[in-house]
Amino acid sequence: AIPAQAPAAASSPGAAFDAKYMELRGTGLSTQPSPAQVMARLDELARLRPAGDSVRDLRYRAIYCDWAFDENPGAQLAWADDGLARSRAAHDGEGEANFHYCRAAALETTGAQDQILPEYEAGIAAARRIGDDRLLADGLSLRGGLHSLLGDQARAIPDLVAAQHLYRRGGFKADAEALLLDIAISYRRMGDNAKARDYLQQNEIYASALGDYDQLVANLLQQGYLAEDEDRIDDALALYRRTMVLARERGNDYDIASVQLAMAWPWILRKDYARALALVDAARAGFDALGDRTNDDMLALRRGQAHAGLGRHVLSLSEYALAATALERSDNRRYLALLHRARARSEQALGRDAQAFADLERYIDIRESITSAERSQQAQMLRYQFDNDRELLENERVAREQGLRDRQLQALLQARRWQWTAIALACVLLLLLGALVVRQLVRMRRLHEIATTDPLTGVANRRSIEHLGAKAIAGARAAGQPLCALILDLDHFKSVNDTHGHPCGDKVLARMAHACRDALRHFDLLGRTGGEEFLVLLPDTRMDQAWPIARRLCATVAAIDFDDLAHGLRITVSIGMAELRSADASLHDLVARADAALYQAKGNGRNRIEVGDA
Ligand SMILES: Nc1nc2c(ncn2[C@@H]2O[C@H](COP(=O)(O)OP(=O)(O)OP(=O)(O)O)[C@@H](O)[C@H]2O)c(=O)[nH]1
Repeated sequence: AIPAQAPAAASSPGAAFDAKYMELRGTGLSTQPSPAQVMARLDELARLRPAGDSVRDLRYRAIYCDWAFDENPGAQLAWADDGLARSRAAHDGEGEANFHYCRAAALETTGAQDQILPEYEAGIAAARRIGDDRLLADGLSLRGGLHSLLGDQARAIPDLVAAQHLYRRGGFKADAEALLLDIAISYRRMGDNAKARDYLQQNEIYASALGDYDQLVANLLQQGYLAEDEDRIDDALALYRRTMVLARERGNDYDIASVQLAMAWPWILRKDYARALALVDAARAGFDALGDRTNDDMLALRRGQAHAGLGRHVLSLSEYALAATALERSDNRRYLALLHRARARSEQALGRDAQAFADLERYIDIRESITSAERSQQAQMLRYQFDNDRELLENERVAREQGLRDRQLQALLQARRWQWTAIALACVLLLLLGALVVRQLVRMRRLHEIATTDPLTGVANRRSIEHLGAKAIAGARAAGQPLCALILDLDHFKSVNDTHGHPCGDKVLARMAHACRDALRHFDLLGRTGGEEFLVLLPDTRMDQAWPIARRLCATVAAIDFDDLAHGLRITVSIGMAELRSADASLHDLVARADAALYQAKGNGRNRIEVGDA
């Protein structure tokens, strides 16, 4: 199907057609100055049809149906029937609606009034079926126009207003604005002059801005009729003069004749009957030249009124007789009423009182029926407006409530977003804090390790082993358990340094400390107390139990392989042992005895164990 709006770029083969179609459906044809130019635009559209595109062909055929058969309703009807059959075969609702509307236009020209409404109804139904607002608006505006013409303004105005609303909503400004004129005419026909004036003024602004000649001429004539209805004779004349200038500029003979005819009435009201008669005669000549008979009734009525003004009542009556036949046929009751009143005056002037009386009676009857029809239509309209206003109020209320709900929801969502942001920030903060705490703990542990560990060997340093030793002694005392202390000292370590270098000595120390730690039990304590001197504390251990441990340590050290550092390098240790005594005041006393034993071991030849008992 054709998109509602013309595509921006002519990207697909149909895009150029669509753009042109939308243009012509808008004001593209109504603003063409001549039928030949209308046909030229239609030819352009025909050339843009993509080959084999049956839907776009139907669009072209529909617009052609509306515009190409000005003088030939028979051919138009046949064309519309053909289009309708094609649309049905293609299940194309848009085509169906279009061709129903076109059929109605043809029937209007042939004067088959009673068949028009069903065509509009069928078109409207098709448009509703496919949910096409613009087509629906087309149908409603056409049906509204017909109701208006038939005098049923209470039906006409809701249709026209609904159509205008749909056009506006769909962005079809030209169609919406053009409807202002139809709505104004409906209000004028219903006798609501204030509304009619309002709509006419709005439409005049639009039609002048657009330079839509037909619309502007129709508008100015309507404003003139309205001024007459309201006895604003000067205004009416001024409006007709403006219209005449436009019609002369355009060279539109039909419009010139129409304005001449319109101008006759204000001059009759001003009692310038000769001028009025001259205008009517000029108008009649104009219509005659065009072969137009549709204005014969009004021409005769105005001629009759002008003659009456000039005192030529017999002539008047013969004109009135002509007018009466035409007006009865067209059932134009407003003018029929005027005719009876005017005729009554001429008959009275000629002394035919009975006929004058009959005409006056008829005048009063028609006026009354017009007034009561206007009143009932206005009442219906008020009802319609009431319903409409109520619906509008209801819609506004719903929209307001919806707006409030939307705003509340937005606020809630915003609050949620803030909540989540706050939670996320708190999490980040907690994570940062956690990381800081962990870093601090690690740092503290490292500092503690640095403070308590000998960096070269990885075992407890002097300060730490002394602290642990004091605690172990306190523990042993509290539990009544034994405890032994061992002092290990590497033999001839100076010569290792001297022979293999200080770095080699460092490695020997480290390897030896590791080996000793591995040889001890998990609750034994080991620390480096000096250069090549280590202190071992054996909790819950008697001297007889300490012996095998000391021997194991000696053996372990002696068994360490240092070949990778220096070929054939072997190390031995001397150990001094002591057991805790109740008389020991502190670790110092215990260590002093072990130290003395070590001294003994060194003195006794090294690589041996001695027990301190002094
Ligand atoms: N490589 C290294 N050598 C150290 C370290 N601390 C002390 N020493 C050395 O250890 C040696 C100790 O020598 P001495 O006290 O004479 O004792 P020794 O040579 O082991 O002889 P005895 O203990 O009598 O068997 C000295 O040469 C110190 O320089 C250390 O951390 N690394």
